[in-house]
Amino acid sequence: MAEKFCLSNPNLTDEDHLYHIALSTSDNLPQRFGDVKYVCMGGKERRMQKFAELLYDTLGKPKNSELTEQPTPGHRLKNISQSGGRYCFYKVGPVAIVNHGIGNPSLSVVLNEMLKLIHHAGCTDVSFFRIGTSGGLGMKPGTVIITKQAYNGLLENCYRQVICGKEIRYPADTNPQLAEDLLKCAKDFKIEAIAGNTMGTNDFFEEQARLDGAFCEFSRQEKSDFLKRAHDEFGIRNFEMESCCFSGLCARANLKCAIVCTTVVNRLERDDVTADKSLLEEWEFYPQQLVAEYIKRSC
Ligand SMILES: O=P(O)(O)O[C@@H]1C[C@H](O)[C@@H](CO)O1
Ligand SMILES: O=c1cc[nH]c(=O)[nH]1
Repeated sequence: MAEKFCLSNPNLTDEDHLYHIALSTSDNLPQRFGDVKYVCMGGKERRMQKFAELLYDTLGKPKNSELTEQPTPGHRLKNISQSGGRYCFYKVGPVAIVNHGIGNPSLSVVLNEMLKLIHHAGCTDVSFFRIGTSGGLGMKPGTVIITKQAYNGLLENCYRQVICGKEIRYPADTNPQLAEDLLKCAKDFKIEAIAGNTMGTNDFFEEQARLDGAFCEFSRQEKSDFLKRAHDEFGIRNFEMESCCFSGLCARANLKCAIVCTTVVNRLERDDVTADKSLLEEWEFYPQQLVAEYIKRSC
């Protein structure tokens, strides 16, 4: 029998309040979530709601889903964490779908609570996926990057966390087999995708070498030197703001993870994101299609 996922924190007890996702250990977690095998996360609430609805159809309306009492077209699923007012959370068959907001701190809070949820629910064989957007480095916009290694803004392949005033570094790598399987789905779907390294920063503007933020005290030359170095020496193919925390905490919990991000701009050409809404929606849909297909094939 597969081993139940177990966090190693000795302070965890049978009574726990997952404050930001509005659940606690008195909410029948093993019955409601014990079958979860995939946790899918992404920044925007709307994206994750749409992804949950896509999965509901892709997986043939699985019975073990949580449905809303008053369905409307495109809104059949219940937002389990609505009363928390911070994150959305849907359950479709063996999949938990959650948004994480912008950046490592927002992600870290909900990721901690999702890890505790699968621990209390006694889940087995769980994989984590992040489906997001990113700024491409030398990539045609709309290309999907499947992250191999995550690098922080200092070009270090790690997640840095400050704990009790001390800095700790955790490795920030994803699972190679998941990445390979997702690339295969992309090939079958004729979606342009590559495996590459990702820089996950703590800022959208200056830390990603954008000249067009509210502030900028570096030159165009410094910007292009940094982008060239990231691309040529470190194999960075896209920028986003969560990959280090996501891969770092998943690895720390001994869980497999994948990061699948579409690109919405080529940062070697420009800083601002100018594509129109329908194109952005189309590009944003690619990671959803890939992960939905992967889940369908493997469950
Ligand atoms: O998953 P999303 O599209 O929310 O992630 C990227 C990284 C930042 O959170 C955000 C910046 O626009 O987009
Ligand atoms: O350039 C981009 C686009 C999306 N998200 C980022 O963090 N950077």
